[in-house]
Amino acid sequence: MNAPNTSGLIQANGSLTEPGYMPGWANDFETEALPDALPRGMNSPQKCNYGLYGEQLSGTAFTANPPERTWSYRIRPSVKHSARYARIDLPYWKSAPNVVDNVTSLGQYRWDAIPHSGEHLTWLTGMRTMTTAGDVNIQVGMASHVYLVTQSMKDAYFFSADSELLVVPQEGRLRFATELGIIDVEPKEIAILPRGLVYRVEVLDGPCRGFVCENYGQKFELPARGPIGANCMANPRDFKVPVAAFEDREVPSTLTVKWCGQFHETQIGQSPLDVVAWHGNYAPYKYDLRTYCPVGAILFDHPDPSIFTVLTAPSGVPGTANIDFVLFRERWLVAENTFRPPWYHKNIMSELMGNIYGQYDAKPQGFVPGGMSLHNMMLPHGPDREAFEKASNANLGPDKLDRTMSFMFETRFPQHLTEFAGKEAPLQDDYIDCWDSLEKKFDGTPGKK
Ligand SMILES: O=C(O)Cc1cc(O)ccc1O
Ligand SMILES: [Fe+2]
Repeated sequence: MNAPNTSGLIQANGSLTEPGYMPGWANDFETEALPDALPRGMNSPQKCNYGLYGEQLSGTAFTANPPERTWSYRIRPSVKHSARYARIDLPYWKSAPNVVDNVTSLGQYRWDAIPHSGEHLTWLTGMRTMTTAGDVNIQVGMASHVYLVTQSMKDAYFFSADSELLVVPQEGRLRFATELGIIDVEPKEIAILPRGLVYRVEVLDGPCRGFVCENYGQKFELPARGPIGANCMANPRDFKVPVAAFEDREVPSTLTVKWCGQFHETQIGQSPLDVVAWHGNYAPYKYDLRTYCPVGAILFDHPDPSIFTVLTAPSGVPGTANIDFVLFRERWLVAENTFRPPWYHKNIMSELMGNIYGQYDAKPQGFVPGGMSLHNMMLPHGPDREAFEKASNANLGPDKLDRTMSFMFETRFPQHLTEFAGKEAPLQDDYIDCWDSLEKKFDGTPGKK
């Protein structure tokens, strides 16, 4: 669709054709797009090479342990913007708390994929908030969004001071041209954009649809593996951080900032993607979900879905996440004498799910690619009647759950529906009927029914 707008970018391995990446989780990286652009052995020399400005981006408190920060060496310091911030309205991008009077969040909800409207939409105008949880002002909780993007941002840039964004593409390909380098993503991959990082989003192949988890709290990290040990699940080497890339373009540009749930705009005279070199451990990254190695039951029973956690954002209470990002991907089912799909359950955590592609085992119909479901705090849910009957009567040989990928944003906080989710998005009014026909099998006599 729209031609990429990155032809002038110079990256560490030459001018941009394909983005370059460095592997590893939470490494202290260093990368330079021009030789000797990074100071050696220090951060703040009296004068930087090439006349660059040194600037630190702190993603944790200075005194956090471990601290996360990145030193960038840039053509102009970020503070060089030519106007004051002016408030703008992005009415579909909501932040917590956002409790809507005439929308009921208590319930089991499911939506079809939100269709593209034909309207030209960018990363900013195409963001549709579905749920919010917690409070953006105290850096607790999250929001879930669907993005519908058809148009590249042109001479327009964005950063969120409120949040880290976890992006889960479902359709189309996007490019995140960030201050620290370029990340391209497509379905079955994810991207994480840290709080405070400036970027523009380009459409490589559109229209694009996907899901976003906006994390107001502590950053996503790898879950503790416990007895699983050092391998499987998400392996550190499969995370990819971009190499430095910069452009030196002096054109009137707009920078939009999300700050305490509000959006503000300022004008700048240049592209802010002018970081020639950087080093540090606070950076955007991507991850290919196909490299996730699922671990599961190999004899009987169905474990809690926490075994499928890709990333977790801690809340401060050990073991109780602000957000868990959980992946239900292709895998073998081998458990003996077992009801293999998810069991019926109620959960103190609130479960928002999205389907990237294929069929989800607990809901063979209705939970469609691009669609979402919400099973809010303590509200019962589980397999629909078709899934229950099939799984209770199946011949239990090894069975491959094939061509399927769904995920869950699970948070300790209740999720509130936005007005858009309750009134405009394609809500399936009959969702709860999927459990209606579950009949009483109990007749007082022992034996399996
Ligand atoms: O509700 C769901 O479908 C998600 C889920 C999956 C699972 O395997 C166990 C518990 C759970 O909440
Ligand atoms: Fe569940």
